[in-house]
Amino acid sequence: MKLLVLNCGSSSLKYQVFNMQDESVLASGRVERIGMEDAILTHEPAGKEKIKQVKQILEHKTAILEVLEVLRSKQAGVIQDFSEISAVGHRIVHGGEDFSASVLITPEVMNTITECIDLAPLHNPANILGIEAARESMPDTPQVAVFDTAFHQTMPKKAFLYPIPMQLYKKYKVRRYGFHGTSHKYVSEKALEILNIPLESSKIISCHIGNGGSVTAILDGKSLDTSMGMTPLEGLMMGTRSGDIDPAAVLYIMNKEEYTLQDINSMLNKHSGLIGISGISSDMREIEEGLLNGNENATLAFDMYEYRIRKYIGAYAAAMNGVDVLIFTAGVGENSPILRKKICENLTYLGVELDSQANEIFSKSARMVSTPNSKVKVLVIPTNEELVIARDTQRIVSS
Ligand SMILES: Nc1ncnc2c1ncn2[C@@H]1O[C@H](COP(=O)(O)OP(=O)(O)O)[C@@H](O)[C@H]1O
Ligand SMILES: CC(=O)OP(=O)(O)O
Ligand SMILES: [Mg+2]
Repeated sequence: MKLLVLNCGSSSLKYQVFNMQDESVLASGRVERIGMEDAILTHEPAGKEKIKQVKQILEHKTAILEVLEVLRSKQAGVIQDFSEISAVGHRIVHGGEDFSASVLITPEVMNTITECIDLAPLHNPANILGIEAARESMPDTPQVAVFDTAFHQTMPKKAFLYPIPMQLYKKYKVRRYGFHGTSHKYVSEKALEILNIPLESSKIISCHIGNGGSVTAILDGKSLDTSMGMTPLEGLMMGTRSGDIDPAAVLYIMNKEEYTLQDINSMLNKHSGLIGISGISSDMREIEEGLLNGNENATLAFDMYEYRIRKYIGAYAAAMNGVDVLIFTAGVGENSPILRKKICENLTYLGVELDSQANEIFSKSARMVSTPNSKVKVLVIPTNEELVIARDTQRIVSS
């Protein structure tokens, strides 16, 4: 069975084609920097040469069409016809309170995903475009939705409710949902496997740091708390998102600048975070370059970004009365030794001891970056949201 998985992130589209007989990857790739003049499409077909194209890709729809094209292309394609694809698995960022597991996409499921657009304005529209594009090219192929929010449905009320009048939760489901669940689940299970720790007695803090970022406290294998909230805006400072901010500051700014709801939404989601503070870029690679060159704004952006991650780690150690395992994953978490170093050197009070040499090694494999004596084991685990999505998709279409 060949499966196509589409993972539309806020700034990227990742995809993989799997042969589920042995879970081998026939092709994988990504379109990065969607929305910029110099977006990058990287396509890696198994046994063929890797392709890299830099071109203007302003929206997710264009990105998806480019991917569907390259999958069937002469030199780099891995299928001749879409009929070879048995099912398509989609990452869906917001599923509200309705989904604690993956589902086959039906018109009702589409309605719920559409209703959740307000709650994930950078993501659900891209996810819907992915479903529509796949449906246009493969009208008879089953499609499955795998939700970022599902893993966090185990959060207790004390973690998922906001301290506002209760009727707002009852009336509108205003609550914290959490995101990147597929990734937090995958890397936490992988960590337990590597360390040979039983699921039932483990305290893990998982840091998914990509363009969007979230930290999750995982107690005995279940999400206890996570930094993102009702929308993927709460929590950490991100590439373009503010993360935590006093709600009164938002009201104040709206009043002073005469902002509409759309203006303020756009300001907080698209023009804040690394780009808002540095004025340089939302891409951590460019922030790090600025940091190394002594650029003041880039240095400030980096320091704030790191500090806010570290504060969440401290909070979640408190929430679980300790931590055994600290995981770094996603674009920045996997590829930024300097960020991991800055975070870990201020966590010695918890018993974190980073192995500075191991930390500098770049690798696509999961690895330990703490010293043998470190009380808290620190791991870098490349996430694989696509594999989790493929497994769920296979399970659902086979049943
Ligand atoms: N070598 C690297 N060093 C530092 N940051 C990197 C590196 N490679 C990628 N990144 C960061 O990873 C981010 C993308 O992470 P990713 O998890 O793919 O994001 P998303 O899924 O939210 O689009 C980029 O914005 C970039 O800042
Ligand atoms: C939920 C979210 O922020 O996703 P991403 O990191 O892929 O943008
Ligand atoms: Mg992502």
